[in-house]
Amino acid sequence: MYIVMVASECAPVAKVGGLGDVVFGLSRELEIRGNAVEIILPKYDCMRYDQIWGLQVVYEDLWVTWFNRFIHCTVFFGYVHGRKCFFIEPHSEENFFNRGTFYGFPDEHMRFAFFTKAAMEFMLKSGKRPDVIHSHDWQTALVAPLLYEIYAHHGMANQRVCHTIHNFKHQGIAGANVLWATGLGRPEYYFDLARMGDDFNRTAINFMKGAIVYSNFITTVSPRHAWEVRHTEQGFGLGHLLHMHQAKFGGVLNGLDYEMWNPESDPHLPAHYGIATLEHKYDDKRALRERLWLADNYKPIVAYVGRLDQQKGVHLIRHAIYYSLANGAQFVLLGSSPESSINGQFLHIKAELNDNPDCHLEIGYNEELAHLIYAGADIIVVPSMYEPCGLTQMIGLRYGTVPVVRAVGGLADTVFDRDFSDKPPAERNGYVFHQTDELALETALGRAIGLWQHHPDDFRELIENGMRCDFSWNHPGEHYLRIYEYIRHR
Ligand SMILES: Nc1ncnc2c1ncn2[C@@H]1O[C@H](COP(=O)(O)OP(=O)(O)O[C@H]2O[C@H](CO)[C@@H](O)[C@H](O)[C@H]2O)[C@@H](O)[C@H]1O
Repeated sequence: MYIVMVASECAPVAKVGGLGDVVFGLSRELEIRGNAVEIILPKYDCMRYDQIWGLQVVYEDLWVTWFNRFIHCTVFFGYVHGRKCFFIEPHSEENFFNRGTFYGFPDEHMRFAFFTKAAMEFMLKSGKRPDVIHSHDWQTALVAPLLYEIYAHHGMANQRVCHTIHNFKHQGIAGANVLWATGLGRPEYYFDLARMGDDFNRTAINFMKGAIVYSNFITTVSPRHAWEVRHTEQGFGLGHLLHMHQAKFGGVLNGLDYEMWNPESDPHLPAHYGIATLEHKYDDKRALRERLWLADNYKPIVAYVGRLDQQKGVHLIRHAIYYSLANGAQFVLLGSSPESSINGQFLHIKAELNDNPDCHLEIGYNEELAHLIYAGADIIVVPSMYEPCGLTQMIGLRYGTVPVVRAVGGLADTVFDRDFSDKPPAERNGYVFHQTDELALETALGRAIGLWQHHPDDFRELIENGMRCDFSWNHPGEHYLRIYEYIRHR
């Protein structure tokens, strides 16, 4: 099968969070299974160009209609760790992708509507006719509406769309100008609630709604979250629409790229280890302590790695820091937020704990350090308010770092409490809590720290249970191929 991914991120070249990991990992798995996969991305100025091999111009003159003019684009091609990637570079005064960061601009809808339109135009003009186009999140949610309303009438009638929603909170709410810009036009038609009209703002269209209505199949990234978005407020207003379209909606648990995330060969680690050589994990723990100037004492390291967003349970992350320090553990945090108030909060805590030899907060984004933390830490906390899938707990499991998670979304599908679970003991791999208050977090984190301190052999067994889990792309890859086959023949 021939699949084209249209996305705003792909690890490690353009990654802000889990979306980038999924686009890379799924593409790799599909290729291993004998499919042809290509990825279309914006050509951001802030990409990791050192992660692209053989970058060259492959399509000089792509003209994309935008309002009532044309924007000239150049298309580049390069390999990202073996994946075939096309990068679209527009030349216009809007300067869509040369802004130093990936996201966070007032004209965000225009930037990604333009990218999506350009990706469709590129496929049309360069003769690409994939069996399936796979789009991701609100940024490329207009693929399906553009395909069925415009491009199907210009020679792309046989293409099918699978759309994956990684985060329901950000839906892409915009005014009629997006319709005029992309050539869709006809606001009275698209503002219809059965098409793209936003249910809560009658003067806006909703990109994600467009993807749900027009795509041949929609997935979210875990079975539990697929249920939550239809039955709880986690659908952020789209629950009813998903009910209406539930015949073509499902949850597919994300995988983890087991080549990129492998403690036995990870190039970012000073010491490599596996389940049989776990003692080398402690060399990485030592290296992590050295790198972050932490005391080398007999304490477990509790870690948090991730975006600092309300979604991630900011108040519980903060509490986990103080609770760990007060209960005989060290704490390491790596994260950042686009919101200055959240960053400020953590910078404040960092200043307050500056002289504490058991704590280090790193406010920023650092891929290499993230790998060392997953390997060097003993426990990883993921106290999310909602979590469509979550990759950090899966990385933790792979690296022998015991996850302590809140029972939501993919966290509930992947982590099973050591003491309270209906799973057999050998399948229990971490600690789980349910409520959103500090005490709830303490009940789980306290047990994890306690086991490390008082029952090291049992703690090691828990680590090994986690390392034996298979959260690779193997099963999800097969699942996505079944979905592609299904929509291809309809
Ligand atoms: N400061 C930092 N430095 C280095 N690395 C950092 C970092 N902050 C985050 N990362 C990395 O980014 C990834 C985060 O992935 P997650 O899936 O946990 O969260 P995210 O909310 O971004 O993804 C959304 O999409 C994914 C993919 O579908 C879903 O799993 C998830 O639930 C959903 O919220 C991990 O690889 C992590 O190591």
